[in-house]
Amino acid sequence: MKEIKIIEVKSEIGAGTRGASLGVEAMKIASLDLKSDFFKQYDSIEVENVNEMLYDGAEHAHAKFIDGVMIMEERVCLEVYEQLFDEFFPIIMAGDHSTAYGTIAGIKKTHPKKRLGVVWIDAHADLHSPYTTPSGNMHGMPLAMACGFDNLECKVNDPKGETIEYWEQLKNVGVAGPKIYAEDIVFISVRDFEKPENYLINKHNMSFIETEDVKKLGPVKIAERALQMLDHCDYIYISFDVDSMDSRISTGTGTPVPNGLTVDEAKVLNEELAKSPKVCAWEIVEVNPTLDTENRMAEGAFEIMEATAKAIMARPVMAE
Ligand SMILES: NC(=[NH2+])NCCC[C@H](N)C(=O)O
Ligand SMILES: [Mn+2]
Repeated sequence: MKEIKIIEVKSEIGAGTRGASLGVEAMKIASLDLKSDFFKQYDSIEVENVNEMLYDGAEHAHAKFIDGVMIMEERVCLEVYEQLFDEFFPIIMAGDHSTAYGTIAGIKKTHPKKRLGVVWIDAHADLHSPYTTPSGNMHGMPLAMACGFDNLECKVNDPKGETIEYWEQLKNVGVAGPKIYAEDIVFISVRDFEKPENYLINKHNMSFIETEDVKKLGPVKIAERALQMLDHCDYIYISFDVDSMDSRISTGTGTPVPNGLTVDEAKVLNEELAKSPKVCAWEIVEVNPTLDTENRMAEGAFEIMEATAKAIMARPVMAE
């Protein structure tokens, strides 16, 4: 059994809508309302954020607050690295999804020679670069950073030199160059992407599991299938964006999309995935209580996190 360490990352500069930095606290309130001792059970540590940059307005049109995102990726990378080094299992509670790249970089820094697989449970593919982003929001870019994709073939923007300098630096956080292969990503419930992302998905023949498949086969079978797809990987990271859940449920998130998972499907899916001893870190992102009613999103998210943590604690230790 490995001890869990909670890493709190209350950063929201990568999102276009304000409020995702409050998601962590909203989930703590949910734990109290649901009478859980989760936050007493596990220690947590907070990564300092740079949200005050928001007061200055965005300078980089095609990569908003990329200078701040750079700082956050470095910080998250180091914290994840340290916790893994100390043999903890990190559960990362983050704000916007951009910092998931810091987590990936931290895992890669810990195991530079190992092959890292990613299960990306999300409504979005988050594969944009400053050259292709429709919004300039950096929470749409973490997987492009991790794969080292510029996607110039689909270039629609002309980012300025300083933006490109930061983008180049970003790709080298933790260890130099790409952290993962596109073929080592399994997308689950991704259903809202732009053309440039589609291009990459087809070019690299990336793995997809649709919401419909989850409903048809059930989350247990789907988890099994996803793990099988990553059988050749040494470690697996799970990134759970709450907008993977249906927009009727995910009322408290910045970019809701219809045709998503239910809380129950997401819960069982994450639990089953987390049972694999290869899974070395789990992350939950994009809870935004300012958009919500009666903290429903955070309550659903908390339930999923608690069930996943239980599954992690119950599993046998992986032989190194
Ligand atoms: N992690 C997220 N919620 N990402 C949403 C990204 C939405 C859109 N593809 C964009 O780049 O602006
Ligand atoms: Mn996302």
